[in-house]
Amino acid sequence: MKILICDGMHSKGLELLRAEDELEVLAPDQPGPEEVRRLAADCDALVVRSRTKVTADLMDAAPRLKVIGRAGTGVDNIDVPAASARGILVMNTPGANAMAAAEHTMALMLALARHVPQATQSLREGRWEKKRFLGTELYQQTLGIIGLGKIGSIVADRALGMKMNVLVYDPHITPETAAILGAEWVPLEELFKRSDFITLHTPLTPKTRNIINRDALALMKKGVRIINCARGGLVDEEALHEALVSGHVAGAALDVFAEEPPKDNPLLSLDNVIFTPHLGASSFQAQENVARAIASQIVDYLKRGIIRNALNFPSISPRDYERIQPYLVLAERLGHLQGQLCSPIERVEIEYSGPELTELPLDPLTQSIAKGILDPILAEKVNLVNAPMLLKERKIELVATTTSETRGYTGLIRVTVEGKGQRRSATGAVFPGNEIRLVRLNTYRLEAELEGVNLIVQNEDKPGVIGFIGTTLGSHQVNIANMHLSRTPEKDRAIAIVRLDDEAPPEALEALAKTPGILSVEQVRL
Ligand SMILES: NC(=O)C1=CN([C@@H]2O[C@H](COP(=O)(O)OP(=O)(O)OC[C@H]3O[C@@H](n4cnc5c(N)ncnc54)[C@H](O)[C@@H]3O)[C@@H](O)[C@H]2O)C=CC1
Ligand SMILES: O=C(O)C(=O)COP(=O)(O)O
Repeated sequence: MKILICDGMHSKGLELLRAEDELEVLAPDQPGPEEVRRLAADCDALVVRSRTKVTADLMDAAPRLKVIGRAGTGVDNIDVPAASARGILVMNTPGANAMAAAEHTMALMLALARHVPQATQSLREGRWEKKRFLGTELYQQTLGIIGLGKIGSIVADRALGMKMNVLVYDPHITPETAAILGAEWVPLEELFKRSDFITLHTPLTPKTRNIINRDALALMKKGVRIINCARGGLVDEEALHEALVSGHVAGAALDVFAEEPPKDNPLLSLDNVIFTPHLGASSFQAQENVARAIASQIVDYLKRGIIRNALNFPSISPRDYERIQPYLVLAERLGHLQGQLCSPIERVEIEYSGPELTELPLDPLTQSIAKGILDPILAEKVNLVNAPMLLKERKIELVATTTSETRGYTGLIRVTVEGKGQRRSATGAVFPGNEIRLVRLNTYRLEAELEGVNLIVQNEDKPGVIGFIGTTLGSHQVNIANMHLSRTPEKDRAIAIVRLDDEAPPEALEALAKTPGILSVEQVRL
């Protein structure tokens, strides 16, 4: 497998990747978009920071791509929906650079308050301008934090340490959580009105784009100072420029820009703005952290299928991974069985029961079932990442529920499919030793292996049918590996699940189907 490092990587991360025999690591120096496209053509994984834009077009040029790793936090440079549609996993390293970004925010706030960059420049040019650079203290000033996640929380803590009053706005955080940190949760408008300093710490999403716009600026106190160490697109740069020129905003400290590197950006020529070139995550420690984290996450995924910190797939902790693994296989096989037995499928009902399953994350299992159902139907590549989206596209409704009933099993998955008036259900369990078994098919109780090629034959429960199945298959040179039998409680119908060494030819299936007493013959490959 090949991995392309697009935006450089700390040596500790490279060492981890290079230690893997099966991995070839390509780490060109600052490749341009064309070189990335060319090198990505036969790569299984990409690692990026904020410089490389991972578009749908780039993904199409890399048909083997399985995973995109963001050595950092923000993924706004990656087209995540396009990756999901192509079954490509996108993962980042949450928190691994939070300390660096939070400390950089504090550095920018202090430098802004005391004009450190402008004073440095003035002195360098031979002037001694004490009056010009009269600054403001942070002590007892009000800081408004928008976004109280990993970085925002560290900034709040440091600001409180400097005895600032801290207001926060974050729609996903409760006032109680903010209060535990020592901050006051306020609505966004109130934060704009009351803050002396405002700092941004949200991801860039359609909801947060231009969260600081003309209207927001108009609500702010005259003399407010703004720090943006999150994403350029959070601020309407034109409106900010006007407010800085008019003096309504006293100053701004920007680490990030709508376009990076900024081209002809008029903010760059203002005296009351200070800048850094997207350095928030650029500490030795943060770069080592993100590099180690993304390298081990990618190796875990490519080599062992373990998924951590994915944006388009639920995480499975290493602790849960071993326990969930056989259920993932069971879930996919049940889906696969039903996808072959029922067509077209309009609705899927999944029921999870048993004490073991209630402790495990169920979303990955649901996604495995969706994959199993679609695999035999679709020609395109179906995997755990794109299966839910493909199911929706085909208007197949999916409902998953859990029940506390154990039915004597530690973990049981029932997949019921409906379509064109048919309703069929298949239930599977994991037995000791991670043995996967089909324990119920519609009303039949069984203990069949869910593996390989199987014939599912329903018949009237009369003597001689099973013998006939054996001789018919034998006469077509098809060997039977094993057979599981069951019958309805009324004893009128029976089912045989016949595991074959190879697929039975159509003539054999026809011969069986025509036989009086045989009600249906279906062949499935699991
Ligand atoms: N300048 C740099 O080098 C760096 C920049 N960043 C940026 O900082 C951002 C924050 O990073 P973390 O704190 O690690 O992420 P996080 O996910 O821990 O926190 C983000 C917070 O924003 C909140 N949020 C979401 N929508 C919101 C809205 N509409 N209004 C207010 N709050 C909202 C969330 O509830 C969450 O608490 C990243 O998304 C990234 O864009 C991150 C690292 C380095
Ligand atoms: O992690 C993030 O979100 C960052 O913005 C850091 O960006 P970088 O890796 O320094 O290009």
